[in-house]
Amino acid sequence: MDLKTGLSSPVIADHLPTIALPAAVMTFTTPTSFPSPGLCLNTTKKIPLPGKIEEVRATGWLDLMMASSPTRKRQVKDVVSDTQTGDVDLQYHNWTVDYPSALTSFEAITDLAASKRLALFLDYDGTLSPIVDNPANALMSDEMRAAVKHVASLFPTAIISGRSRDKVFDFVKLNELYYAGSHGMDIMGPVGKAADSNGVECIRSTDSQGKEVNLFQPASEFLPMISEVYKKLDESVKDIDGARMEDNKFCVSVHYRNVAEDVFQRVTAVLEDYPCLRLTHGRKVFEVRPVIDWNKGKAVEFLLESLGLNESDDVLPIYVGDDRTDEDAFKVLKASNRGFGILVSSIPKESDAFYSLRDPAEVMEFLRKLAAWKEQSN
Ligand SMILES: O=P(O)(O)OC[C@H]1O[C@H](O[C@H]2O[C@H](CO)[C@@H](O)[C@H](O)[C@H]2O)[C@H](O)[C@@H](O)[C@@H]1O
Repeated sequence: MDLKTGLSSPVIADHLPTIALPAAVMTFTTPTSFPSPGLCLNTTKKIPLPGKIEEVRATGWLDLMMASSPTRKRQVKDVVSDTQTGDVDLQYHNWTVDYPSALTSFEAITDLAASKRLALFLDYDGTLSPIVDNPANALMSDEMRAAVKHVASLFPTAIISGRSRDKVFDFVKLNELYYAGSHGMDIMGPVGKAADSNGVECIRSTDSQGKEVNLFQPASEFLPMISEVYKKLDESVKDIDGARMEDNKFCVSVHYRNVAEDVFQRVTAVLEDYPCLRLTHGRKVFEVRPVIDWNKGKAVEFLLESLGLNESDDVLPIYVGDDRTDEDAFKVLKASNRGFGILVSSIPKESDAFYSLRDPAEVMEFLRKLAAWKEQSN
């Protein structure tokens, strides 16, 4: 199947039921209006770095062409011919022609990063912790924590998650990072240039260490509505065996990973009364959130600006994520031609990311390599 053309959705996500959404809920696709006055960030678009990204793509392809040389191809064919596992591996291998592994292309990445200031953005679930049945058990390993801590001591690093900011901090437990929870709708960032964004002011606060920080919460006026809808959704799905609700502060997750029944219809029925809320779909999860023009991509721009990294051409932002919502961040980096996304996936998926990594174990390896490279080049 031609992955580039065979899909209407930008990413193959877990199966979404084909029931039509109520008109009110359908507003989620491209939100353009919302209750607060204008929330679109005024970011200065960067002049594309001529050819740089394409050079990396070319180098990535070169790596793969070498890996697919006749000898290598024969080996791959011999091994996979009779097994289904082999077919899956081959499909994955072919997919990495378009989305080269950030590990095999590591040299190309560091060649590009050598003259730049790198900024790292990391998703949490499925990126730093493996996907598990119970969201409460999505713990990060100590090894991963050490790897994240190490890179964060060398590059500005932020975690941007769909979880609430407090919850993701409880998992990660590192003070060296910046955190954006609720898909970027709750950012605790440095006291920097982004004191406000299109009419929404940052709140000056202090973190658990007593350090001054800026709190940016563009959906704060939706809090009462979100807690109301949480209660209604909870009530609505409570009899469904295995359905789980999660309060992510500015959004609500309805998990159906362990469910046989139709959770989707229950959720959309509740949302009919809430035209200011939209529904998105992640990995076996429906996410309910405010219809505001804000997402993980906007959060990346906001953090870059707060860090004073938005104005210079010598910054290389890298975003690592596994889910649909991470595509917004991949798109922002792709459109500005400044940095790139790395999609974490063990199956072929269409994406706006540039590179790929198979799973959180490969993410950890990549972070370790990045830290080792930086220390060696200092
Ligand atoms: O942006 P993220 O950090 O990736 O958060 C997105 C959602 O992640 C979590 O759900 C996913 O991971 C769970 C634990 O592995 C898994 O059980 C679930 O099926 C996945 O969808 C989190 O629980 C959600 O609230 C986030 O919205």
